[in-house]
Amino acid sequence: MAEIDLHRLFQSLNQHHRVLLAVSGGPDSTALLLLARLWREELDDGPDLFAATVDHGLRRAAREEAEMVAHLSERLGIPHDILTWDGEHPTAGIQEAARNARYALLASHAGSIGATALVTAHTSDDQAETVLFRLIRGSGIAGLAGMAPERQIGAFTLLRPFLSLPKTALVATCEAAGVEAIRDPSNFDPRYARARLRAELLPSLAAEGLSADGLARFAARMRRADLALQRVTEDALEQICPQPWPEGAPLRVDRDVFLDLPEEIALRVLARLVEHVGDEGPAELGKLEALMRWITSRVGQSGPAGRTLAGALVRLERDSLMVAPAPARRFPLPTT
Ligand SMILES: Nc1ncnc2c1ncn2[C@@H]1O[C@H](COP(=O)(O)OP(=O)(O)OP(=O)(O)O)[C@@H](O)[C@H]1O
Repeated sequence: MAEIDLHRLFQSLNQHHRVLLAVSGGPDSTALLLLARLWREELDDGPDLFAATVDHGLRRAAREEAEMVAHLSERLGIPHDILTWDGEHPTAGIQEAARNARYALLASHAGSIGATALVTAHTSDDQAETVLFRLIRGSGIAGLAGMAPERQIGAFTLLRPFLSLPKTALVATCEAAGVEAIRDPSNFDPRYARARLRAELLPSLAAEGLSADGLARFAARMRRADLALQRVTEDALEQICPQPWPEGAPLRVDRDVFLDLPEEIALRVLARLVEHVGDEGPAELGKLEALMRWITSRVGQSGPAGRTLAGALVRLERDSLMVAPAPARRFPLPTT
């Protein structure tokens, strides 16, 4: 515990007057509770700490575990609440549904207690799993950057101060404090892809020399590259299609300038235009790449051909690349 520099670790929390710690009762977030309290104790002035545990209603023991966190928080003098997920529990994709519900409950609770930051205890091991998971799913640079240490979500900031710390350091923190953390059996259930990664793939990679720590460092490098690429993309957009962009109207960029952009930047520019004009959120990277190949194949050809993606119609015109709202379906479904 002595090697952890608490001031450096928690400096991002200091920008806030009230922060909400997300504590499942597992070793990582129990250590978050212990270390944040230790850090706060040493400050004359710092944020007020609050904690919350979500009971997803998925395991019998969950309520009791949440109450154990409540007792520990009380001992530490940190106000704690148990938040219950009583919405519909789907049978497929339960882990993702539970995660979405958890963040929604925590965000709404943060709002109700006036906290502007939500703090989770994701570690470098979680980061390694996330990166591998995304690599398998075919992510690009932005996805391979893993979880951000700090992210703005609407009115509050999501902070992950432990992203460079290994789980072992946090387990050791709990042990040194004599606090027993909860072991969630779903973390070891081979029905879940993450559990299989943790149990099989990560140890095999470590045996070949790619440790979880190495993967987390890789994610940090990808984040650096992604931030640089984001900046270049913003500059390119500013140059070829200055904002504000009209709503519901076509956007046009100079065709030759667009085609002359480095491919990664052209893809990002295209992604932004499609997302703004379309109504289906961000387009998948693989589909954007296919659209880009189609655009370059259209150079030198004439005719009004266009392609649609994520609710946007894309057309290469004589002087411009046009991105417009996709025409409504020709045969709309009856509304009654
Ligand atoms: N039920 C929960 N209630 C509150 N916060 C949670 C809950 N589950 C997860 N979190 C937050 O999200 C982080 C990452 O979740 P994850 O599922 O990876 O961890 P965990 O297995 O619950 O165990 P740990 O507490 O050791 O991280 C946790 O560290 C914690 O900050």
